[in-house]
Amino acid sequence: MEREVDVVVVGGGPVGENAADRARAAGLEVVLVEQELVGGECSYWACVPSKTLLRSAAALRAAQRVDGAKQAVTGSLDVAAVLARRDYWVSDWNDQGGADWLDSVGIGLERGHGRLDGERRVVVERPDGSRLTLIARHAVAVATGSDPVVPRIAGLAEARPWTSRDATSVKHPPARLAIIGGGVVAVEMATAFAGFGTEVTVLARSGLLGGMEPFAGEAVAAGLRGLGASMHLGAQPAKVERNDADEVVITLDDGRVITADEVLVATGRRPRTGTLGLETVGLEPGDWIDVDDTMLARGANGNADAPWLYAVGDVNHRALLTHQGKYQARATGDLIAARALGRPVDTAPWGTHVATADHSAVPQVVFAEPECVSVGLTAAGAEREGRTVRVVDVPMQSASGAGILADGYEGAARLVVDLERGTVIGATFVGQDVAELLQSATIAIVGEVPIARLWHAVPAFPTMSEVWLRLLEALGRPADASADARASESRESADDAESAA
Ligand SMILES: Cc1cc2nc3c(=O)[nH]c(=O)nc-3n(C[C@H](O)[C@H](O)[C@H](O)COP(=O)(O)OP(=O)(O)OC[C@H]3O[C@@H](n4cnc5c(N)ncnc54)[C@H](O)[C@@H]3O)c2cc1C
Ligand SMILES: NC(=O)c1ccc[n+]([C@@H]2O[C@H](COP(=O)([O-])OP(=O)(O)OC[C@H]3O[C@@H](n4cnc5c(N)ncnc54)[C@H](O)[C@@H]3O)[C@@H](O)[C@H]2O)c1
Repeated sequence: MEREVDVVVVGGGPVGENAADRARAAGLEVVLVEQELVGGECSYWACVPSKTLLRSAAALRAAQRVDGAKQAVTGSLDVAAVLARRDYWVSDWNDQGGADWLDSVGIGLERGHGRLDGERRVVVERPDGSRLTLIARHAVAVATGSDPVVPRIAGLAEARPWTSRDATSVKHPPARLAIIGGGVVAVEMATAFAGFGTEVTVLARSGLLGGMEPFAGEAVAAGLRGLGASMHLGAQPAKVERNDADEVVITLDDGRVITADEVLVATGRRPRTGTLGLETVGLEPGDWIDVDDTMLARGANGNADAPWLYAVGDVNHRALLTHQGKYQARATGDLIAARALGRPVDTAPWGTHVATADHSAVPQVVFAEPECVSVGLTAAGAEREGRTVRVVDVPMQSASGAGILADGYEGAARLVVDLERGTVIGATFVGQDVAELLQSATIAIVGEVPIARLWHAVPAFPTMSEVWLRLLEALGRPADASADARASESRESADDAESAA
């Protein structure tokens, strides 16, 4: 059977849903193909369940840090209630709500595995074994996400390791959990399971949270130790086996042996493109899909003549985060519609139809103990790019709001400032409840707000946002703000002249 539609979206995670929504909102006929649950990894096995598993213990710890409130905390975490709250947030792994939403906005849903079959063609293998070929008049957007990587460690695959899906959908937290990896999944799941009372052992081959400022990983290592977790940094598993007692026995390359009930592998992701038919459009199956700033797949047959194949979200490997993928999807969905309807297309940097922020302002919140948030460049990243920067650090507790939030508050804040442009290009905050500080830093970076002007963005007393004031004080106020503003204006005209040329 064949059916012609305007746009086909393959993959109904948060990113595919957003791409479909924008194209549909412009009036195009859109069909979305989904092989599992509408809402994707994020809604059922990643962001949503992991954050609900973390929240209750974080709230408990927060109450225990405030004199007067801590006296009221007389019990311990109700793990069964935490799991029930997680089940509510993942709708018991039922996607009827997602399917109903698609229906309500007029997006067609085809359940089944989607596979490219040449230019503008997608074959859907339905659960009942039948096949449907969708022919896209205007575009195909691939949003198939990513799968966990299981590294080649002797015996690991046979030891029935957990991936993030097993951890986030856990029904009975094990007594002992070993975690291989030191990235975001590792530290968040270590925090969650330590909160449940599980004996957690983290096996990281280097420090934690490698992509962030070093003090973030150091604070999390200390925080996890404080929750009772054993931290083995610089550890490399050489061999894993599941013994007759159903225990997992991990031998490290230095001979140490760790025994646990389960082992979670949290060592990164690979693209979900192995069976996507990429070979039929001139691309390599199993690879990430390389895209330009409009998410147009580079090298796909026909794309250079008449753009038709786009890849959004995890599958393009630009930023493996839901919010950033959705940002790409909004730009791409709008672009597909603009091209289809003959409307103006705006692909200049920071234009409507590009995801420029992917290069310079990707915000991330790590919901560990303590929370770590960052956006833009780290000090080391700025150095690698050859930028002339000044790095300023202050303790989070230098803002009165932090001390009022929690007794004995400890945390750290860093700004990376580009001295040539006079703007913030990187920010990191570490400490309890810093997540909501992040958007202020993202706006400062994306808006390229001059430091002299930031002095006029007055944080309210006594909030944690006053850490911005402490950071500016540490940086020093530009002596002549109007000269600074004039410099910024002349820089902008130079930039304008450059882009016009
Ligand atoms: C444990 C964990 C926690 C995370 N927490 C956060 C967080 O707090 N914040 C954050 O921003 N990010 C978080 N992430 C990352 C986030 O989950 C991903 O960036 C996000 O899910 C990517 O969305 P996506 O739509 O690109 O892919 P996915 O969510 O993976 O969705 C892809 C969809 O495509 C479908 N699909 C795949 N292939 C086909 C095919 N051939 N045919 C039909 N359908 C197909 C899949 O079934 C799936 O539904 C987390 C990740 C993990 C593993
Ligand atoms: N709160 C959030 O925003 C959030 C939460 C979870 C996941 N995510 C996203 O999901 C993605 C996947 O997370 P992740 O933690 O799996 O990946 P990651 O890339 O963050 O970390 C992978 C870790 O595994 C280690 N590793 C890799 N190969 C290894 C090997 N062979 N042996 C031992 N260690 C090895 C790395 O050194 C690193 O510490 C990330 O890109 C992240 O952005 C985001």
